[in-house]
Amino acid sequence: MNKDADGFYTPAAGDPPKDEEAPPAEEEKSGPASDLIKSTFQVMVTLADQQLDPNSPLYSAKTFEELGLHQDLLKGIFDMGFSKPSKIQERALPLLLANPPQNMIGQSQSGTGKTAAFVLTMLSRVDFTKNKTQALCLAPSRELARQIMSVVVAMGKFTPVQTEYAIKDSLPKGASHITAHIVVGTPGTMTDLMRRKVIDVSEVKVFVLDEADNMLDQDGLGDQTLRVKNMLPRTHPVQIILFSATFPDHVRSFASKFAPSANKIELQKEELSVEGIRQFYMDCRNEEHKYDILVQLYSLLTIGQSIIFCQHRHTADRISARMTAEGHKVASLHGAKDAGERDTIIDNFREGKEKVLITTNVIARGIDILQVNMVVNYDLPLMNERDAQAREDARPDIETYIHRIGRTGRFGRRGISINFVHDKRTWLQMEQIEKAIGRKIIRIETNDIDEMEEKMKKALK
Ligand SMILES: Nc1ncnc2c1ncn2[C@@H]1O[C@H](COP(=O)(O)OP(=O)(O)OP(=O)(O)O)[C@@H](O)[C@H]1O
Repeated sequence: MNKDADGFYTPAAGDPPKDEEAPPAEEEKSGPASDLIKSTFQVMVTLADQQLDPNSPLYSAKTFEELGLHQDLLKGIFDMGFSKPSKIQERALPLLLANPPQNMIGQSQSGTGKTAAFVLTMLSRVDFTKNKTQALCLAPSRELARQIMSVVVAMGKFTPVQTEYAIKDSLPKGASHITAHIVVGTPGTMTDLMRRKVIDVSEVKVFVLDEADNMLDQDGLGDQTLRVKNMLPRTHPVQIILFSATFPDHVRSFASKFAPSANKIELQKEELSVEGIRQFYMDCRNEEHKYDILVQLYSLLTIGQSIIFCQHRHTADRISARMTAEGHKVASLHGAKDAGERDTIIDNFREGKEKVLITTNVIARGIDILQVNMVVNYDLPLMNERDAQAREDARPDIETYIHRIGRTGRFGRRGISINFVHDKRTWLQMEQIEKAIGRKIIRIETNDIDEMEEKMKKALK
């Protein structure tokens, strides 16, 4: 990219990677199943047993019926409105459900249906006649754990499944013993409950990590996740399932050790972000101008629903307080709020009672709210959050960027993401993001609201 005469940055010829340059991968392009299930991204399947052909129809399921699931589970799936498997489900489910169980490391773009794949696996492996915990699932945030649980409950609606949370403040005081078949939680609370023997893991058969790269990252939740794994029974094999939209190189080898001999489904690097998300940037003059622009965007933000990502909790609080004082209706959510408050805020947003949510990376991953059609990176995501902002050389956090914008454009829908840049440093960070993800980030004028509106409405059509 170059800076033009007006001081704005524009792509230089041949500079950023182009969508169409994505090299063909091993697998076929899938045909459209419906307007929404039109996934043209490609995945590469590697079977743990290398003598088998991953492209054999044996390892692909075009319908839920052919998976050999119990009728009660099929009823649950159809009751949720799913008529046929999405691409990742089509490839992952036959491998996940096969016997003897095999580990899985599965990657697929945001919003493509990974949750249903692992939830169905947990539900189909539970023996409902035993009142014992048989499947554990970990996620990086309470919001995501609650959402996963809602899928377990919906999909298991016609089964006798019993569930329990392992998230902060979720258990009744004094609860000493969990007998639920499936426990979903965050690693800290799960470790605590396992240590105190509130959860008896002796019959656990399936262990799922959603957002697995984040859960295994040593800079993140890696230690706690490992602790949970080390407490699992060694008397019988436990199927380990890792899913994420991203698996950066530095966690890939650890993931392979964590889930040994796993079948693998991988995305091409160039296809990490969903095509339906149109990515824009706005060149702001300074921090204060970012706020002004956000306020000017308000009417656009409320056409559907939007999520505004900030780097710090205090920024989220500050701009939400300021916007509220100026008469705009916004909510803010971050990890410093207490558990009950967090639940209310996300539930209100999910129900559409709030249209604009100002937040931090706490909900960058996994949250699935179909009405969200706009994501704003008020601050770009940076590596080593705490001290990065001050540093000139702070690197953008590509994975977090992919997850953040993936809160829109769910399951084939259209969405918009807008990055605010306000100086050379942030612009260079955005350029690095653009290069890494191989998709164009298009500039929108900050001084022409009409043009801005027109461009955005067009992108959503
Ligand atoms: N087979 C299907 N048919 C119809 N809708 C589906 C199907 N599978 C999943 N969905 C819907 O697609 C949406 C996205 O699914 P999900 O949240 O599992 O995505 P994900 O791949 O886990 O995304 P992320 O990487 O952001 O966590 C959900 O609303 C889900 O109900």
